[in-house]
Amino acid sequence: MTSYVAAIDQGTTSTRCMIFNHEGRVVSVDQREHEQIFPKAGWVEHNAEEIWENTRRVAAGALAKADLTAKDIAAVGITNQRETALVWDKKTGKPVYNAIVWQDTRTDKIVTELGNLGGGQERYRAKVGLPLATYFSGPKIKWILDNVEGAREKAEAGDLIFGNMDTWVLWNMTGGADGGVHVTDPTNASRTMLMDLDTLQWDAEIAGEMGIPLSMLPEIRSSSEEYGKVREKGALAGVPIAGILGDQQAATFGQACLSPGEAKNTYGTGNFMLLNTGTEKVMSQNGLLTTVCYKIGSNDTVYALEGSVAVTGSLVQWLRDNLGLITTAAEIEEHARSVEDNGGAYFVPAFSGLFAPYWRSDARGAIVGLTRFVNKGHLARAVLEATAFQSREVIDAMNADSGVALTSLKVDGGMVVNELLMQFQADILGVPVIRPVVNETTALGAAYAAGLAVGFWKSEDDIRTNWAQDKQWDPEMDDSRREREYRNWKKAVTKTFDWVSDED
Ligand SMILES: Nc1ncnc2c1ncn2[C@@H]1O[C@H](COP(=O)(O)OP(=O)(O)O)[C@@H](O)[C@H]1O
Ligand SMILES: O=P(O)(O)OC[C@H](O)CO
Repeated sequence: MTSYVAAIDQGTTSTRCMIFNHEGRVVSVDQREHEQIFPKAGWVEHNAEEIWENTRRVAAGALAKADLTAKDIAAVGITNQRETALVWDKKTGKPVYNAIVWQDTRTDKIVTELGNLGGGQERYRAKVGLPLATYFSGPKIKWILDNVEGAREKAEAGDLIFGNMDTWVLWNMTGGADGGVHVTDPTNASRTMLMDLDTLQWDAEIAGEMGIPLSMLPEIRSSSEEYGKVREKGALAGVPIAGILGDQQAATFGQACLSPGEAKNTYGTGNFMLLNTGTEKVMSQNGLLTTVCYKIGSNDTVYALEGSVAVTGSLVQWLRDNLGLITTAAEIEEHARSVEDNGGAYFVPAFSGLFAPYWRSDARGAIVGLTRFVNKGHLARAVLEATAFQSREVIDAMNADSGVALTSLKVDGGMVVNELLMQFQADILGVPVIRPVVNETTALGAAYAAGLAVGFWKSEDDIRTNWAQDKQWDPEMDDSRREREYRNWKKAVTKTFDWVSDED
């Protein structure tokens, strides 16, 4: 009897395997962190072989913890940190370079040069829904081909292939150099800058401008269908791999945001708010991205507007790892509670420039409003408030683009255990914030995509039925304070602009 569905969640900081039952509740989880490699200022890399090893271990670990075998699992879904780009040799399975992570800014020059061909930052937006920015995969692939010795020749000879982490994990799980399937889904492909949002096919013209051979790119299939079976050696041997969703789209699916106008905000390494816009592709005028939300089998493509914020939870990690001001992420709440407010301090974490709604790669982080009054507690608050202010900016942009005024916000991700942050978020938005019972919505969304493909769940109604609320925070702040705080934040943001110039 196959009573469960598994999901591999290959995230920015860790890889997890989670097993879910038919009610969408977590039965088992195993997780391993991987190294964050920072070779230079602004560069962020992952060792893809370490990630593949962790994937194997967590798949075996999650089964063992629940005392299950592959025979108990109906299907497996894959979800992943998006944009992170890897190029590997399809004969040996060896990456030619570390994976270049979505936060990495080394492609700054490439991006400027492409914009100079005409149209600037907006050059490709009409086709791909994205501004030209270091965030996306295409320029990262170009950097690898331009900078790794011999890579371009090998790529042109058809020996090298590209994938985001979904494709890398899928290719290896289905046999690697020995018959691995080279496939991705439209949610991941829509983050490369190389996929046409209407046709869901690679765009030869853009790939040509970036010097990327089309033969390197994976086949784009739907987000929910069987791509292949797990190789014989795997802990999940023989189980169909039947769902792929980029992690933020997976969280949207797992949060049951299945109708136009429904949105969720995920608080992880960064923050990502997605608004389901149905089969309509809304082109942003306010610094948001247009992206594929999901495509279930042969159903119509569902699109989303997305507000991506690069640094939120990773600012808490920075406080812990780089400054040693806290020893665990959870400790930040204690410090923040030791004071009544931020003491006038605002922390704008523009570590990777600023993403939505600004898209300023020339920005760098700043703490402003400092006086001798400010102590550790105020800084802890400023760190948490930065997450909430950045989310408010994204929601304002969404309202302006879509005309949808949210009446509440569904939240999930590692930071939503922080009650002070959730209350402040409700305060600064002026609408209730709602956390579901299953906070692991990313893995759950991928499990749903896989389970729907094999008939484990019958329809999207099962997803709606399984969703349940855990806790709600209602706004308590008065309007004048809310708007004063937000004005101060906006002013603080302007202090980070124009920091990096071409000469740097
Ligand atoms: N109690 C907490 N308060 C604030 N931030 C937290 C807390 N616990 C975890 N975090 C932050 O949440 C992030 C991890 O969330 P997660 O959703 O697992 O991330 P990802 O999927 O991006 O790897 C980390 O950046 C961490 O700093
Ligand atoms: O791994 P996460 O949860 O930080 O998500 C990363 C995003 O997919 C980047 O776009």
